[in-house]
Amino acid sequence: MASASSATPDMLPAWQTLKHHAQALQNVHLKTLFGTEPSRWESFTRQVAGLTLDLSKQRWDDDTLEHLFTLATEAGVPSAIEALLSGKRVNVSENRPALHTALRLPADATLDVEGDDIVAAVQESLAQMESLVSRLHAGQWRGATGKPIRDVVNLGVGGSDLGPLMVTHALADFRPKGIHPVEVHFASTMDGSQLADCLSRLNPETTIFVLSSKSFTTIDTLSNANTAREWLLGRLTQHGSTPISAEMVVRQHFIGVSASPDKMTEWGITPDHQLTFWEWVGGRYSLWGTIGLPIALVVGMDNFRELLAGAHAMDRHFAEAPMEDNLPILLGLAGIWNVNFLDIRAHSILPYDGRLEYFAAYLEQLEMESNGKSVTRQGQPVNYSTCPVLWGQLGPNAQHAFYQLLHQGTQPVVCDFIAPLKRYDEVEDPDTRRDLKTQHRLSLANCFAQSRVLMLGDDALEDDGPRPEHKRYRGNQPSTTVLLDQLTPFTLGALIALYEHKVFVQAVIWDINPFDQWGVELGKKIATDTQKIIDHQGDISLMDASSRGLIEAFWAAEQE
Ligand SMILES: O=P(O)(O)OC[C@H]1O[C@](O)(CO)[C@@H](O)[C@@H]1O
Repeated sequence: MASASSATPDMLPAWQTLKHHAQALQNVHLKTLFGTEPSRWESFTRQVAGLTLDLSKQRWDDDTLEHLFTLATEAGVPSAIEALLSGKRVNVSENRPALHTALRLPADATLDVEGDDIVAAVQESLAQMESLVSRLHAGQWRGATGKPIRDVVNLGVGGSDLGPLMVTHALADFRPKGIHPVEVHFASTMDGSQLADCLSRLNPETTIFVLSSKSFTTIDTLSNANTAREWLLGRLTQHGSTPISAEMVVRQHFIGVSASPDKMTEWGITPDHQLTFWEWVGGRYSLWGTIGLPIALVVGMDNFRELLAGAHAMDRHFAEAPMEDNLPILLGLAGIWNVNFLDIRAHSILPYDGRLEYFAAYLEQLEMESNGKSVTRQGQPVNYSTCPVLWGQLGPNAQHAFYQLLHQGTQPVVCDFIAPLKRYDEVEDPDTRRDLKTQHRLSLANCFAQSRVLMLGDDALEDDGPRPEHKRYRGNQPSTTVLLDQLTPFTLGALIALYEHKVFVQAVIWDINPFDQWGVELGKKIATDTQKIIDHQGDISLMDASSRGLIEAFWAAEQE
């Protein structure tokens, strides 16, 4: 990003050094590295904000790291971090800052961006969110028929869904006690099936919808919103003998969260039920502000602020720690090493904690929508690889699904294992606590065993006697392990921020803009054109044979 010259990253001296260094290391098995460097745990493990990052099972050595630090310096990582955190216009294609870190600054901080102190505005938006949360938690928010609200359905997609969905599941244990119970649900898909499921179970009198959309133009969310509005109007305006106006129903049953207040008003959301944020918060980076409303509804504002505090602790570490100790930089460099020098272009995210069920889905957007790019910030095509294919699943379940490929497939894959060290201390019943703690130990044993087998292969066995080829394991698959002291709002905030900044570090080195997503636009436009043809308002003969066949199959099904 900030390379001093116009050199592309692959022309930087350190890139060339790393290429030669990789050739030397290419045929060195991970087990050999562990054999020759017994202190790899001490050398390659760092801790901050309740997280331990173990990079010792990467296929690298001390020299690799030195060369990678030089690459980071040559690519301008330190000045790029400063530019990001101080609110420079790092999102070059959209000419604006990317200031998600400002959403988690403490209330007494100041950040002057182009003449405005944005911390005060951020705090005000959080206060507005808190006031809506308090009303709902006090049972004071009543629907159009006067009953207190019990269910809140978040209608959003991408960053307006995945972050809140992931965090509410991860932190469900942190529900505050003694409040009016409010259940939070999520519906994102444009086909309406998730919404249909909610509608079939919920009572319209006690349900409100949160329309979460930064742009407030996303058809997926707006089509769900229209269906929800019709569902409410059909059931509430003819309630009993008292007529209730449509305006009243929409007023009492919808909250909007968007960077576009005008569009919320146009849709019918009353201004005092609107929460806003700013264009300089990217969708996939937006859970820290008002898009986090569902999170605050589930865990309460105090825990929401703890989430922000954990992320802020990681921001400070990112800004202040030297490269050698800087977790996001180290994690980012591990990715660069794997993709660009070891040619490993698949990356699996494997949490060993059922509460992190949606973490991989969340990271898929964060990493691939940010860094799935092939032009530089100056608009030149790149001639090196950028973001790997990233996917994942809860580790224990993935063991029974795709670990076969990790252990014996032909594809090199790097894995991130994520697990909490402490679990279940809060369970009151001693017998259940004992049994669940046993399960936690089982889970950790599996987590640690898998990274060990991926590293050592057959050598993980003490007695490695003769075996047929189909029972052999070559090992040498690198992995990272992230341990959380325990999963809390604070450590989760730090974990998410760790990955956000890792993505940024990689974008800087690849010289790409991680804050736009033009790659998704053409599909939206062609979908609009295609819908016209499906609706018999366009010329199907202009379509290719496959698309024509698919549309005609749909028309035939409609006639049956
Ligand atoms: O919040 P919005 O504007 O509805 O956008 C939802 C998602 O759609 C995208 O713009 C991609 O189409 C994502 O970047 C974003 O998180």
